[in-house]
Amino acid sequence: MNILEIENLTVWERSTGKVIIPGNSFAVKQGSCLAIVGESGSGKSATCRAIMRLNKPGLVQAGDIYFKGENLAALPEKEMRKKRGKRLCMILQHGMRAFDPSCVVGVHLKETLAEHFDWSRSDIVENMKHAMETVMLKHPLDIMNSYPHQLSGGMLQRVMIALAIVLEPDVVIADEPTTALDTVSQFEVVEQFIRLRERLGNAMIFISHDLGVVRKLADEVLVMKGGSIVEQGTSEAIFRNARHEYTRYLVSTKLALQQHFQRLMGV
Ligand SMILES: Nc1ncnc2c1ncn2[C@@H]1O[C@H](COP(=O)(O)OP(=O)(O)OP(=O)(O)O)[C@@H](O)[C@H]1O
Repeated sequence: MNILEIENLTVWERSTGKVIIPGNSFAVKQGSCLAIVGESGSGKSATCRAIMRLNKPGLVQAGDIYFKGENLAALPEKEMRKKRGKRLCMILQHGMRAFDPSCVVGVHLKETLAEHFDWSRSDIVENMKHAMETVMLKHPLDIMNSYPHQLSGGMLQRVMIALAIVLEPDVVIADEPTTALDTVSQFEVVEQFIRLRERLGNAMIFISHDLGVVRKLADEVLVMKGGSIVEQGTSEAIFRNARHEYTRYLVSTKLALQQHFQRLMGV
């Protein structure tokens, strides 16, 4: 069963009419992870933001976005706001941008949770504390009392994953959540995404340039180029037996980089 069905999604620039996404259709199965890959500027983020209806005002979108059969594209903004966070949760590339730099992290967490749950302040703190411990964040209360700039990128991403654990969304959309991190933090954050899926059994859309991460996480892969979908299939099929030349190019470039890295490391 599909939890998300995107039909004929079109995104264009308001001022020039330039088409960025030319009427794409795809689906995400309940409980599965769909990775979106493709070169920079291929429309991966615009697609995900369109699902959340969070593209900048300079971009216009059309098409249908069925979430559990309900068309998100037709909802008033007030209703859509209730879906964001609780039903569909987006984790961004730069953890820093998700938080208000002028407030301690706990303020954002409390505001987000108060929007979706009828919890007391202490319930919120207790639930967040427990979730933060789950993602291996030590001293959660200190973290909640820190400003975003006082925390590392990896810590902020783990705070976002902890928030997702508490919100229990049906779909997590992660837009290159590991790109801005160092290798060790990337590894830790990917591990936490794997655990998040095991824990919630939810669906995920995962955008990444790192095909190693994609191979580890994704059940299905969608390949984009110039706004269009050039290929989609199971992770196994894409990595072992890609049909499209562009997909083969992406996979072989990744393999070449991996071999180069292994040679450098003397593996
Ligand atoms: N607010 C905007 N106004 C105008 N054009 C935009 C806007 N946002 C994105 N675009 C354009 O849409 C196209 C797709 O951008 P998008 O950010 O979705 O690509 P991407 O595949 O996510 O790239 P990256 O991997 O670098 O994040 C690009 O040509 C980009 O310049």
